[in-house]
Amino acid sequence: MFGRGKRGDRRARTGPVVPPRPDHDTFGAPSNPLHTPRTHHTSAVRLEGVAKAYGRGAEAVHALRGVDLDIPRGTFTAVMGPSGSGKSTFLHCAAGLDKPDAGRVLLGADDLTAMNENQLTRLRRTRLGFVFQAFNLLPSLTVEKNVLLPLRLAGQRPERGRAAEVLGMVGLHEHAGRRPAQLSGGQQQRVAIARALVTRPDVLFADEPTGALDTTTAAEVLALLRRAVDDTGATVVMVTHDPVAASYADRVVFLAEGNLAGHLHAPTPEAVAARMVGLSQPARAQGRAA
Ligand SMILES: Nc1ncnc2c1ncn2[C@@H]1O[C@H](COP(=O)(O)OP(=O)(O)OP(=O)(O)O)[C@@H](O)[C@H]1O
Repeated sequence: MFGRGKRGDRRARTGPVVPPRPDHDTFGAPSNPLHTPRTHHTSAVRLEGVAKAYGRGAEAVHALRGVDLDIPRGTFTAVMGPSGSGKSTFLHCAAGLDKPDAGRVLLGADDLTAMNENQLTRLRRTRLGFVFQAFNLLPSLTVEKNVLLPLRLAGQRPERGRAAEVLGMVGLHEHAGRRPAQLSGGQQQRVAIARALVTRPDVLFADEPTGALDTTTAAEVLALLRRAVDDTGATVVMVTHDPVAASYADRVVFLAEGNLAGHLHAPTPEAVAARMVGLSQPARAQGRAA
């Protein structure tokens, strides 16, 4: 199994290749002028002016109001914000599950917003991984078959060796022949992570992956996501309400009322919680406090 531990472990390790930490102080702007400016090729995902509204006219809800964000490869990004701030809409647009009304979403060099539904379906199956709060495993299939499903759907050979490899990563190799109902919630979510990693996706999107788990189990799942980034160079983008969960990320980006409202590198739970309190204040109250 991947070892436990958070971001700090990476500094102590001497072994495998360690992906670079993000080095941006502001969205898209390198903090160190000596660094080569990032291009689209080093971005896993890039959002340019992404806007999305539900409904029309006076009734329209502006869920995203022109979001620009660069997510470098091999990094772990958490997305936070008050309820209704646009987190799910952000995730759906970034993952090609929903079309923005304006702007572009680039996966590497490929523009998702220019693709048709068939192209997007294929891209999601081959280049993206998904982990949801509800696990979404197929109850009639064994753990191994659940893990291999994305390869089948992508038309690739479902190699048992690969299933063993990713199940080994999440510490569940010996449970390959079980059905999901024979596993705990935390184990089921670890299977879901193995399934999301089996295609070696460009990006793994996680939507409240620990929302249904107790604190200890949640920590195991978060440590797995962290290690997927540190040990295999995966790129993880996770929506969460939980400051502790967000603290496993390299960077937290905050949304408020459909806009980016700042970000935090090397986040601690306390710093994330403090930022969230600020975002949750109604604008009038913030104005009075200032
Ligand atoms: N299908 C929809 N039709 C109409 N309005 C929608 C739809 N989906 C989302 N919205 C609205 O868009 C805004 C952003 O919603 P979104 O679900 O992206 O926020 P969120 O930050 O994920 O919220 P939560 O934390 O409560 O899940 C909200 O005002 C929401 O009510």
